[in-house]
Amino acid sequence: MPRSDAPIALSIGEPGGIGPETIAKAWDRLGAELPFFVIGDPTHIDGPVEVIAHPGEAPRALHRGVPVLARDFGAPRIPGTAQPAHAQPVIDAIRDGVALVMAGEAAALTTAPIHKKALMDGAGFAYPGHTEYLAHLAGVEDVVMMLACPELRVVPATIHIPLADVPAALTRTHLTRVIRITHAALMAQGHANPRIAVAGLNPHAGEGGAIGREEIETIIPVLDALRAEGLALAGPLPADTMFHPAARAGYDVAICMYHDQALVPIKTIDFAGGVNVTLGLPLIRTSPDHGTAFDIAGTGRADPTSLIAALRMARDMAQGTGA
Ligand SMILES: NC(=O)C1=CN([C@@H]2O[C@H](COP(=O)(O)OP(=O)(O)OC[C@H]3O[C@@H](n4cnc5c(N)ncnc54)[C@H](O)[C@@H]3O)[C@@H](O)[C@H]2O)C=CC1
Ligand SMILES: NCC(=O)COP(=O)(O)O
Repeated sequence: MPRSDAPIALSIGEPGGIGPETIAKAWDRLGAELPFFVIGDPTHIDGPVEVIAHPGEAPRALHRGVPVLARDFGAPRIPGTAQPAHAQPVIDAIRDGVALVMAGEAAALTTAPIHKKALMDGAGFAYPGHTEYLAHLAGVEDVVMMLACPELRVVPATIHIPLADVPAALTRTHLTRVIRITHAALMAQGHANPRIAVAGLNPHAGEGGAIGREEIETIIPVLDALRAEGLALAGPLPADTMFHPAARAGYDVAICMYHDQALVPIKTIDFAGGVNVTLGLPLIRTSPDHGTAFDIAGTGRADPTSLIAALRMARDMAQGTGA
């Protein structure tokens, strides 16, 4: 990806959530450090706003307020509630962000959190999250979700599917693709031969087949094949003992078999500083690790640290200094 100093595009996400508050706080704390602009309804932002006509105006505009490429969302924001009228504009803001990055007018896309069910109910959103929608927009088949903080990187090999569907989704082909995309992304970020730890699916990584056979039938054959190509892979490891500090020192990224196996450790270690980054796209996309937090929207208690980390990571990746 070419180095870019263009501003970061930030899709507003769910207006009823904490996105608008964290955006205003991020603008306040970042100052001129990091040019970004929001795609959304300017009336939804919890702070001073500067409506801009073009992303190139963002660096100057941010001295006066949050630069916003204005969209009319058709209804006021009610903190703690999703408005059906907002569903399609929320989706369109993500689409427009991708288009601006692909056109070179923005360096990267950072996405504020969406409320997935509100988009499904309000606009028939056909995707379980940004990750899959971005893959669709970019025309790629396989993308990988990675969450990163200074202490840990994790990848859930399966993402937003019911737990009961995980074993069937964990095919050799799928797991191989996830590991390959992760390996390539870390190489591109400057890791000469990234050390990849792979979790088992079952307790004790299956206990030699006594507590489940997915390790023997799927995970071990995949690891053996990729090791033969030179990838530095450890596993399958018992997931319960691979996240303490000494274990984490032994790898650069942990591939986990399902959503919570990956996200529980990172959100426990660093909920405020975690960043969600999509690997395998032809554009850079980052996001805070948290969701819409309807329970605290409008209270002034939203912590912008994760959004700030996501914006910084997007900027660093765009400038080729990794993540
Ligand atoms: N990238 C995205 O678009 C994401 C969207 N979501 C969506 O968000 C919605 C709500 O998800 P939940 O599981 O409830 O997770 P959540 O992250 O919205 O909230 C979980 C708990 O953490 C607190 N919290 C979250 N972010 C915070 C912040 N910045 N400062 C202070 N406290 C914070 C909330 O108040 C709540 O008690 C769902 O629709 C989910 O799909 C969840 C994660 C990421
Ligand atoms: N649990 C992570 C999450 O929900 C983020 O998903 P996505 O919207 O980034 O695909």
